[in-house]
Amino acid sequence: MSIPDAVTVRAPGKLNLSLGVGRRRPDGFHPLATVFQAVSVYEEVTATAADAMSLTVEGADADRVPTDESNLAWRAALLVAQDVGMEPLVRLHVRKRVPVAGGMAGGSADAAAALLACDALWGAGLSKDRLVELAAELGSDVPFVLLGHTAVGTQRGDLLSPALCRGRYHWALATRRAGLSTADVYRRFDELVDPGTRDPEPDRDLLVALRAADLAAVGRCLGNDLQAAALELAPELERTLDAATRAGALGAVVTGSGPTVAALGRSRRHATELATAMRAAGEADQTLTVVGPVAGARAQ
Ligand SMILES: C[C@@](CO)(OP(=O)(O)O)[C@H](O)COP(=O)(O)OP(=O)(O)OC[C@H]1O[C@@H](n2ccc(N)nc2=O)[C@H](O)[C@@H]1O
Ligand SMILES: Nc1ncnc2c1ncn2[C@@H]1O[C@H](COP(=O)(O)OP(=O)(O)O)[C@@H](O)[C@H]1O
Repeated sequence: MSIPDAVTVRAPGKLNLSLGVGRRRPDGFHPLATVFQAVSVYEEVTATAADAMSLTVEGADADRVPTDESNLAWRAALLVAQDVGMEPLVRLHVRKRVPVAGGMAGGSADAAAALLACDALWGAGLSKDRLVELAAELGSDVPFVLLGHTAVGTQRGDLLSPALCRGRYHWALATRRAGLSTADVYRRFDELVDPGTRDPEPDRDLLVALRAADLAAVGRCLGNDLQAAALELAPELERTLDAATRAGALGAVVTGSGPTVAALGRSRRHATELATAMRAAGEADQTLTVVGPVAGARAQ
């Protein structure tokens, strides 16, 4: 099999349709029960054979993304190189479309894409299971963006089981340029909420609604235990959520640690109307419409 000079991999952003959060563990992480859905806004990473390691970033928010070894894509390349005993001789180029620090796992998507791209570039042939293990080392959300579609995440969010999901879900997203730090939102959650000692459980009603393609029930089940903390840190998000509700959204929720707000439409057209209504509320820097579920990280 010939080894390519360059490989491009695309990986999707995600929404948390429900996010149950338990009490902080001694290792600093929180036990989760979340339903993830991958949606049609993508990061793209190109890995090219080179004499040394380097990374460039392109896109509207590129200035807010590190280009050194703290970049998750860079860390992913190092991890693959270490795993297969090679020098990390690769030039990475990241095309960003997912909002930075938006609760949509853009950095995780870059990591997942870089894992696959370097594996292919170096002809490493890592197994799917090994790639998932490396993904979990890079971050809690990375295994999901590798897998894509709709899935239940437990433990740190990294233990996944695919969820049966019928139907297409049209979402309007309202994004804010000023992101929220995931660690800050979890910290605020600890101060605000006493989740009790039992680990959270996946929302069964939501899983039934997804199986039945019951859009209205899915909308009613949207929820996020981090939302109160995110709203404390960014109170203006309430106006975006209200605007979506007034415009007839089947449901509206802050995704992950925010600040992106996701509103579920009855149709593609309705999602476009929801986006317009959320933009008119004046707090969002950008709105877009996406569809889910979509596949996980894939070579182009
Ligand atoms: C909140 C969620 C929901 O899907 O998504 P985002 O808003 O980041 O997209 C995730 O739990 C974020 O996952 P991810 O962004 O990969 O987090 P990591 O890099 O693993 O961890 C960053 C920090 O988040 C906190 N963290 C993360 C996961 C978890 N189960 N409990 C935590 O407390 C920890 O403070 C950790 O130091
Ligand atoms: N490849 C990357 N893309 C985006 N952010 C990155 C990347 N690598 C590291 N980061 C850092 O991670 C932080 C949050 O990442 P991101 O995945 O965009 O958001 P979220 O965790 O809210 O889903 C950013 O503020 C950035 O400093």
